[in-house]
Amino acid sequence: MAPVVAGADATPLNVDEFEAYARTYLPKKTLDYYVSGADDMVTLKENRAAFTRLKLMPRVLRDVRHIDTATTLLGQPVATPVCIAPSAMQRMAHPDGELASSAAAAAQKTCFVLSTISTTSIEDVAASNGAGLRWYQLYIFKDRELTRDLVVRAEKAGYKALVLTVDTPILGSREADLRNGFALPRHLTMANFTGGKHAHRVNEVGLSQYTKELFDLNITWDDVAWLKSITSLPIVVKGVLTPEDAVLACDVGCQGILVSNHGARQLDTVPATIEALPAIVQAVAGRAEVYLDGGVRRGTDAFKALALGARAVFLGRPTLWGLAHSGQQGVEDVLKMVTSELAHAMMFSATTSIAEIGPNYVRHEAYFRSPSKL
Ligand SMILES: Cc1cc2nc3c(=O)[nH]c(=O)nc-3n(C[C@H](O)[C@H](O)[C@H](O)COP(=O)(O)O)c2cc1C
Ligand SMILES: CCCCC(=O)C(=O)O
Repeated sequence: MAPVVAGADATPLNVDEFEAYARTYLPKKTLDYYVSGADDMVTLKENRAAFTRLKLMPRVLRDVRHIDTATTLLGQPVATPVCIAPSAMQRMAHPDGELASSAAAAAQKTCFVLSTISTTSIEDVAASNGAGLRWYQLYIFKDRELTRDLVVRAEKAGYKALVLTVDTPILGSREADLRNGFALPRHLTMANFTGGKHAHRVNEVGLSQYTKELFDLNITWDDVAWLKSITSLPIVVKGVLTPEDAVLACDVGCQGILVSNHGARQLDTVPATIEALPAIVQAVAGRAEVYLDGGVRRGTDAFKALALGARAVFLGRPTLWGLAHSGQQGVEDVLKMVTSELAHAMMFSATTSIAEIGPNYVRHEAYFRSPSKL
């Protein structure tokens, strides 16, 4: 039977249908920037394929009347472990941009991470996110005073953690963007830098050149220690893919590790995040919370990540698709869909709380080919 495919005007029933809508609706330059991975996009495919290679091992005949997706992130309660990853330039998807996605996160009682490269300011997002849980994603600039200023602003505006992205000394090579000469459209601004010496440069020179000019190639674990010395906020290090770096992050006092390959947009041919996760969870051994992003599109993906030790998952592109579709409502729908799919996976697996979802609930498909050897 042919698969059922929604028309452009049908209400999307899943994340892929939101993406299909965005693909017909967004201008080419914007769409290419959002969808692309680096180089040959090998890792982009892997982020999805690796989830498919994991099979669920549901238990049965337990009471599943009450399924609870609530958990905590660094001590703060959330109604769902399905959160919003930091993604840049959200007003290209919808005029309300980050205001809409942060309000959606608050309405769905989950965590919103604001990108440094946002088109809405730290303070305006705080106002729209209200009592919601918000974290601030930080890039360390060559200009450490500018960096310190961002940290102080995030603290003052009630962000509860700094998410330090460490996989971006330069921008990955996204070839469609190179071909399109992608830059932030002129009617939008880098909202955290207006009025200062960096205002508007990214509209002129594009993201890649901007990064080359302003980001520091000499960022080390000492800078994480420096960051710790200037803030009381917990630090989540984003972009770790090896157990070695996860241990160093714990040693320097990071409270969270976000296992991420930046949505496959930086170094191509790194492993899928779901495959990098187990060794990191093992190496961290409870010294920090471990999270995952990359390729999470269904509740079953979230379930697999939780089973392998992630405390929460973060959605990147899916919330951009929701935003493009219908602003805050679209982002809320995406969060609700993936959370409700997760709740279904929990019910089908007879796990009623997040804490119950452990490694016994997944097996790599290779097991079924030669169970005796694994
Ligand atoms: C359009 C776009 C912009 C992004 N901007 C940022 C950013 O500013 N800072 C950052 O740390 N990560 C950024 N990311 C990476 C995401 O935080 C996240 O790691 C990734 O999107 C997760 O993969 P997924 O898109 O498959 O869900 C961006 C990703 C996309 C797709
Ligand atoms: C300097 C990079 C900001 C945006 C980003 O992280 C991305 O496009 O993936």
